[in-house]
Amino acid sequence: MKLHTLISYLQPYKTYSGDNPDISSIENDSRNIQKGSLFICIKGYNVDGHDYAGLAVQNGAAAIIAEKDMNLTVPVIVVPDSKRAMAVLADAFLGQPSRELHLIGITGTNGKTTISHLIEKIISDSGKKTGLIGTMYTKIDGKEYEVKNTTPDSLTLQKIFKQMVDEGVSSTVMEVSSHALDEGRIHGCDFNIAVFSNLTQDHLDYHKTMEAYKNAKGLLFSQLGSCFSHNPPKFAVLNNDDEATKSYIRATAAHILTYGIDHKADLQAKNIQMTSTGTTFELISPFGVHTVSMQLIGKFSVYNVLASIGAGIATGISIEEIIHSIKEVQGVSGRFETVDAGQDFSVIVDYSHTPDSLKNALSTVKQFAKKRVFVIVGCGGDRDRSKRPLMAEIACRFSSDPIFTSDNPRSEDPNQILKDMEEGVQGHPYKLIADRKEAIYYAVKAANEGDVILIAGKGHETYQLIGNQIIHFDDREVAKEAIEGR
Ligand SMILES: CC(=O)N[C@H]1[C@@H](OP(=O)(O)OP(=O)(O)OC[C@H]2O[C@@H](n3ccc(=O)[nH]c3=O)[C@H](O)[C@@H]2O)O[C@H](CO)[C@@H](O)[C@@H]1O[C@H](C)C(=O)N[C@@H](C)C(=O)N[C@H](CCC(=O)O)C(=O)O
Ligand SMILES: Nc1ncnc2c1ncn2[C@@H]1O[C@H](COP(=O)(O)OP(=O)(O)OP(=O)(O)O)[C@@H](O)[C@H]1O
Ligand SMILES: N[C@H](CCC[C@H](N)C(=O)O)C(=O)O
Ligand SMILES: [Mg+2]
Repeated sequence: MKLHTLISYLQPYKTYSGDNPDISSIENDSRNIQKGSLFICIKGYNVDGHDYAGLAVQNGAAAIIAEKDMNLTVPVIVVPDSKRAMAVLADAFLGQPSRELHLIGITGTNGKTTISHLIEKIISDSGKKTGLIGTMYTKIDGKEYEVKNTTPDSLTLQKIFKQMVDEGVSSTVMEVSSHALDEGRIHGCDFNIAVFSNLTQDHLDYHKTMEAYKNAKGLLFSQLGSCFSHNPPKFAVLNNDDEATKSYIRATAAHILTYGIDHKADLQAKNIQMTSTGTTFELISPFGVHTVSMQLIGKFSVYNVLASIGAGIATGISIEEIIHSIKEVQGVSGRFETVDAGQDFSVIVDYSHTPDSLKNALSTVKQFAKKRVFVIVGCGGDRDRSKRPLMAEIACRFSSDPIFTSDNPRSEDPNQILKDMEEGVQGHPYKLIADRKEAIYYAVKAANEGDVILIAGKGHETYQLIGNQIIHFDDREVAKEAIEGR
């Protein structure tokens, strides 16, 4: 595509008299430049992409998009916001690939990864080739690719969509983080369905207030369509038991499908029966009353299943097919995953790293624990500090044996993170073991028949981030070794 054609998507009212080179690719990293690339300078949290513009030209860039003018040998197009320009240009350059996909976005504090996997299963069982974008990986027709973010930057995202389209994917399910919404990473995504799980405290380091956090998530619903679209229909699938839903209903012009347990909703779960291996409930919906059986446990899992049933219905899949798919789901890696090495106590690895998810996970464990409940929990460094005392308090309130340890300390001092956690504890005994491996070994040694150990916070993660180092660490592996060495 010619430069002038490409930038006409940004500023259609302007004409350009300068050079008009052929653009071979769009890049925001000087290290990925090929001959003829358009380099977009992004001001990052660590470095400023504008400082790499000269290098990008040396490497073959044919033009530059920047927030300030620079004296370079190739055309420099100045824009007010280069992140926004990147979203517009990536979408245009790659032929608006998200329009070729049936695109479902999921936002909310907890449950996005789980719900996206449930929806992917429902859609792929209906015979479609699927794609998935989220915290654990990008998956294209079953093949997994490594990721850095839950929701990638707009350029990476559009490239993934293009690859999906090229490989014959027709339906894509993606997690949409509040950071992504706030930064405009999803500008240019043509969503068909937007799903909301819940809103509880997290990421206040970034959003500062719960109101700002709620509004960031609301962008997914306001961007879903400002005109009523019936063909194809656009749907907002919303949790009626969460207060924030009221404002998302006001924000969207899409069709609304609500779900809930405690409040009346289009899809409501009643008579929830739980055992330690599964859950059954009655689903009341416009299609009648159906029994839903699943291998997942916890009230929060019922919400996740209801959200995915909503997305399935909005996609046009029959309720019977959806219920059949749900029954087969065995769970998502690192979410309430049991570690079984023949021991006579239970070990569960879970990704609960927010106050609400920790409370949910521990209340679920308590329902089935016959004796003591150990919880091994830490809090991530360079993340919301105000959740630390809250998580510690919840660990003490909902377990008999809380053990505070390190999660991913990142650039912070692990002992300071533990001190922040301790602020939340009043009178309840707890143990401090900063080394995560030691903490797991301690609990495994102390546990007796019928006890439960919940290892919270890192779920599927196979690393620990300490300072600048990435160390291999997998809670499931460590727990297994500890049990085998007992
Ligand atoms: C704080 C944050 O959001 N950082 C994101 C950001 O990185 P950054 O700002 O540090 O980038 P940078 O290193 O300063 O580089 C700036 C620019 O210079 C360019 N550059 C850099 C070096 C060079 O040699 N040449 C060059 O051109 C870079 O390509 C970039 O365009 O841009 C990167 C590329 O898009 C992201 O991967 C990265 O996410 C990091 C990994 C991160 O941890 N983000 C978290 C806060 C986040 O976004 N989380 C959410 C929510 C998670 C959830 O709750 O599920 C998410 O969606 O992941
Ligand atoms: N609907 C829910 N409500 C509350 N807690 C939940 C819910 N679903 C899952 N959880 C808890 O939250 C943890 C994380 O779940 P999941 O990975 O699905 O969420 P996520 O929103 O993708 O998280 P992240 O923002 O880190 O990507 C789970 O391990 C579980 O403890
Ligand atoms: N997506 C979340 C994951 C947190 C996982 C937890 N293990 C931590 O490192 O805090 C984040 O980046 O805030
Ligand atoms: Mg996730």
